[in-house]
Amino acid sequence: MHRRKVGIIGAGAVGATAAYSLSMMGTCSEIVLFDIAEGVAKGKAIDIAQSSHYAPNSTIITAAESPADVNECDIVVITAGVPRKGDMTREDLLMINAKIMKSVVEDVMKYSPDAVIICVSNPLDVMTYVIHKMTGWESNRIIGMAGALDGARMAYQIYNKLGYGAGQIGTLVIGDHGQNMIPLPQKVQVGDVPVSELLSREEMEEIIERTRTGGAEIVKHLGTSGYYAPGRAIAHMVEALLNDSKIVVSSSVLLQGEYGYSDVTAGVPVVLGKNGVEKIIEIELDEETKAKFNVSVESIRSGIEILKTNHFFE
Ligand SMILES: NC(=O)C1=CN([C@@H]2O[C@H](COP(=O)(O)OP(=O)(O)OC[C@H]3O[C@@H](n4cnc5c(N)ncnc54)[C@H](O)[C@@H]3O)[C@@H](O)[C@H]2O)C=CC1
Ligand SMILES: O=C([O-])CC(=O)C(=O)O
Repeated sequence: MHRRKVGIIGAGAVGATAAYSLSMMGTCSEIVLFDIAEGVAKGKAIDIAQSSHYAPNSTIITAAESPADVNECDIVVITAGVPRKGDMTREDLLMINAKIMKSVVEDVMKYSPDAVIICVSNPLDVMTYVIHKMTGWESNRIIGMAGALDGARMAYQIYNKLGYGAGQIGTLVIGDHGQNMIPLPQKVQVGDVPVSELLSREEMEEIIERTRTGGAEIVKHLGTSGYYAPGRAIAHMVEALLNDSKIVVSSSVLLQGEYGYSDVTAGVPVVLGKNGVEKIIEIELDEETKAKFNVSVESIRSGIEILKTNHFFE
């Protein structure tokens, strides 16, 4: 990627943190922030730009006055939308965020027609599906961010139990970014040691549950959803695309026969590189995990059905 320009639409908590994290790594030459709320993108762009004085490489950070200024981006991150509060689930955000997504995606198609889109807004898998349907773009160019965050949360829980292995804990979470997400303990290694050698079944069960409810735990304490780990997870994916690093990250992608499903988005391990999703990796699932994956996919499908019933795609 030559220009390395990243657009971030929605300069709220998550969007701004992703911009800050990217600028601290100095991977892209330019970040442009847009937010519908007056002054938000401008104020945050100035603040982040001033912090980048202490970054290893400089990044130009600007605020777009209008959606038209988020143009010719290599990557567009969509963090526009409402976060959940209180006892809400991510699915409760469906109709309000789908409406926001519609106007945002129309602008991305107009002004950054060659971009790779990273979707972040919730409910994540359904919003990613909306972008596929609206754009009709090659499916490798639309990626939902979820597994990168859920995997980091799982690693955090494992580290908290072990007290060692930081940075060495390989995790995998597949399925939806919601109640039915599937952390896969059988795939976890600490260094090269299978986690089953280090933690009991009961301890892993607790870790799985805390990973699944990791987002809600933060909402409970903060009153809104988390943004540091999500922002860093977004930056991690953007860096993989810009550096063409071909790392494996679980992400929500359009399944077209993989895992036996079609015309639905769900989290599975993929290779990320300059073209976005370079490859979908099909891992062997045992019967129990297949059944869980089916429940997860059906929960995403039910969100898509609600949109169809409301004539969203017409
Ligand atoms: N996929 C994931 O793992 C995660 C997803 N999220 C989701 O990301 C979204 C953003 O979360 P936060 O940043 O915490 O919310 P926030 O409320 O802090 O920021 C959202 C921003 O979007 C802006 N916005 C709304 N409509 C817009 C439009 N049409 N064009 C441009 N900007 C628009 C708002 O003005 C606001 O500044 C939420 O839907 C949240 O649930 C949050 C964390 C993790
Ligand atoms: O929990 C939320 O609503 C936001 C989110 O997706 C996460 O932090 O995983």
